[in-house]
Amino acid sequence: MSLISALPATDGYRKTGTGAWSSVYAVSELATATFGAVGQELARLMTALNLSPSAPNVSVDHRLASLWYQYSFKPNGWEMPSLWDAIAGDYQTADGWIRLHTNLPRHRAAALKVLEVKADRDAVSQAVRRWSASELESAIVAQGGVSAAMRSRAVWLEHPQGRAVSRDPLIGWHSPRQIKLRDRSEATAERPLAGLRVLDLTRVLAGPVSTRTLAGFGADVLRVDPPGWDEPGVIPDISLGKSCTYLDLKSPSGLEKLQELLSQADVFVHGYRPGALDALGLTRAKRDELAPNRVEVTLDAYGWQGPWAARRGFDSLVQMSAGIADAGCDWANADKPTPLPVQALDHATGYLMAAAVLSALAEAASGNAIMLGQLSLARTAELLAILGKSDTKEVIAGANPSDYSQALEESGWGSGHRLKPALTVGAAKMFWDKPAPKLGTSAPVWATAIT
Ligand SMILES: CC(C)(COP(=O)(O)OP(=O)(O)OC[C@H]1O[C@@H](n2cnc3c(N)ncnc32)[C@H](O)[C@@H]1OP(=O)(O)O)[C@@H](O)C(=O)NCCC(=O)NCCSC(=O)C(=O)O
Repeated sequence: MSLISALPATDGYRKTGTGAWSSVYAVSELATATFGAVGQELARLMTALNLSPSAPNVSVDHRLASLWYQYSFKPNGWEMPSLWDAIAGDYQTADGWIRLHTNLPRHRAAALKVLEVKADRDAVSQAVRRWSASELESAIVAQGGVSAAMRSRAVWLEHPQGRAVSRDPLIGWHSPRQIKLRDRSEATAERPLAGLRVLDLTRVLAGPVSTRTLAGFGADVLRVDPPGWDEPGVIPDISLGKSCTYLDLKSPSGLEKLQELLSQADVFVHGYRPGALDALGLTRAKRDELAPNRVEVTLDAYGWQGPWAARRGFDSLVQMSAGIADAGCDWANADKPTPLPVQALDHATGYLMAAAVLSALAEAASGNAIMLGQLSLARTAELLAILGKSDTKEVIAGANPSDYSQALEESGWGSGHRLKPALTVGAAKMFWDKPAPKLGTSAPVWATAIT
């Protein structure tokens, strides 16, 4: 027994369903393997907690796992808001391509300030052509924005950050310590994570996928965002099963409330860049003092060592940096960056984070020491780059009506249908006790009683 460090062997779980996303890389294989990792670690936890008389069987539906890497929610007669703002996207520079990520107002302002133009796509396009890709990337990042030049795999593997990422483990574990898990009388073979309090300080897709997964097996997930924060293009998809609250961590009362919630949490998952939590007063020492028995797993964009370790980033940018969009371009014989058909780095990192949480819980339940877990989108890209593709000819192009549950889910935006679950672990099926709410709609309290 030890903490998870790699994808599970394919004979460790049963696979049903067929097909694959059409892609230069093994996206569907990654989807199934990361669901398998969650299943394997949940099975270990259930065994360690004596929730199951024998080791539970893990079953992954390969088609549904692939589809969960896209959108899981189909609105019923209304449109999901766009994920992207009007100027986000790929632009040609004087010497190549760059992607601007401008969904957050301060990131958009940083890019426009450097380019000295208004938020108009044509004006941005003309201005970008006057720059070299790497100089513009550096200038936008220096301004507090986010962007990524398109690099080939060969260039990335020789880049100082590419080299640093290749030295990171897939899941970095550090700072061993012994913890005592809180008894959860609510936990059963059907709902093994019932009563587990998960404090979620993650945003957009990767981290939120991990906590959605834990909620799918009964965990009480409380997500905390800065007041007014919104991500309308993804929230209906990933707030499923969670409570979502706003807390201003720069105010004394907000920070105090967060500290109280942390002291009551069993699991802390966050997606703040290295140093960002410390700047808010939540240093490691403080977290250890408040919640010595917590499991903690975190992600960043570009890895945990190297010159870009603290760089802001998103899946689509890491795909540009790490050579994925360039490899896709060659593979598709295209004349522009060709990303993966889904945001696979986000989703894979999210499921691996959930597996890491479960792994630490299983170790602790067996009386073993645990560690803090660190993952990154860039390291997940390296995992994808070496994963073998199956030779299936059956292309998954998107979800069919039969891939969705019949039941209507009343999300905070309107009703819709959710994809059928892709993972079963013994008697535990993935389902969510609550529909997807809007951000900031709950009080900053746990749904489970504090005794
Ligand atoms: C997600 C981010 C790009 C968001 O970028 P930023 O908003 O610019 O991040 P910062 O952490 O610097 O936060 C900006 C400021 O908000 C402050 N801040 C943050 N949270 C709070 C709360 N709750 N209350 C008050 N203030 C807050 C923080 O201290 C900073 O203050 P000042 O310092 O005073 O300004 C980054 O956090 C990041 O790279 N995270 C790691 C990777 C990641 O999770 N990526 C998204 C998932 S990937 C994905 O889903 C995708 O590809 O899409």
